[in-house]
Amino acid sequence: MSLVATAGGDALIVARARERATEASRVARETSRATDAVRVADAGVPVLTLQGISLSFGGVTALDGIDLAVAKGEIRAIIGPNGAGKSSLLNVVSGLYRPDRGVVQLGSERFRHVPTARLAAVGVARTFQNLALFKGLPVLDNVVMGLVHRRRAGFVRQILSTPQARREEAEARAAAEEAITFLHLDAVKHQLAGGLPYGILKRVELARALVARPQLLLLDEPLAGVTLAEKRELAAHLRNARDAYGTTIVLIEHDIGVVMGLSDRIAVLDYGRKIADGTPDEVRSCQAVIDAYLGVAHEGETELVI
Ligand SMILES: Nc1ncnc2c1ncn2[C@@H]1O[C@H](COP(=O)(O)OP(=O)(O)OP(=O)(O)O)[C@@H](O)[C@H]1O
Repeated sequence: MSLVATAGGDALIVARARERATEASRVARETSRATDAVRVADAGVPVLTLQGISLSFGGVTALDGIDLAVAKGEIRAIIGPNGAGKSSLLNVVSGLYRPDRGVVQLGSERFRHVPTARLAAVGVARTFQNLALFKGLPVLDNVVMGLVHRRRAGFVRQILSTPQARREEAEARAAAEEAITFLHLDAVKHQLAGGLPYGILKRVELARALVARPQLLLLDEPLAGVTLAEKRELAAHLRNARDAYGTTIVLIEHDIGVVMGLSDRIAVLDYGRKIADGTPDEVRSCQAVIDAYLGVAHEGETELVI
């Protein structure tokens, strides 16, 4: 069976997503005061659509005609051997790279080049492979940083502490506290990020990405460098975020064992092309995927027999 995405396949994704979107919307409505931040997308429109995305660096083809449709509330992993194009794809979606060809559609907005400055405004948050936290700031302040783009009171008003600035500050702190509690970080919220173990920092980064309740969360190796127990814990937090807030998640991950358990669907890249796109079971038994991974499996992933 070919797992390469087809129009019919994408229709199936959307149909499944409709059910999930309805459920996610219901949960989101009941879940929190921040419900207003959960944008209930038109269930018929995927949260993210890529059409014919191609990107080259000199003579190297990083991405070659990638199509992808990610439905609301879906957890979609992007996997593939080293150099397959995973980070390039995430960088195109978040606007760090401009594709040579193709269109990125976020909700109903179509872009040739996603404007990074408007990323938060179009409901997208992302994390990076290497933590991008302020080590000299407490956890709470780091999480508040995830809402910087929302602040309307300018620098001067913040310095003068006008009523608007104070109100925004209080709202940001309340939202950050909520994200911190959601990710079980209350015990460390006043500690400096610099002194905390890596596994906890991964959770802090996730809290900062989630605090604005993005519609689409892009995660670059969210489980890398942590213990197996922490991976399971982080994976559970990701699932909870999806269930509670209806957040759609696209993640790059090398640990295929965790990916298989966490993702609704998995897209597989190899040499810049999408060679498979299906459920974990479909991908696991796809010959093209097995071939792509043969001989290039990452160390420590021996349990991940595809
Ligand atoms: N900024 C860049 N300049 C030049 N070449 C690049 C750049 N970014 C990516 N590439 C090349 O594009 C190809 C895809 O790289 P990319 O980092 O997207 O793959 P990847 O699947 O994320 O790999 P890894 O799993 O090792 O992180 C590689 O051949 C890489 O060398």
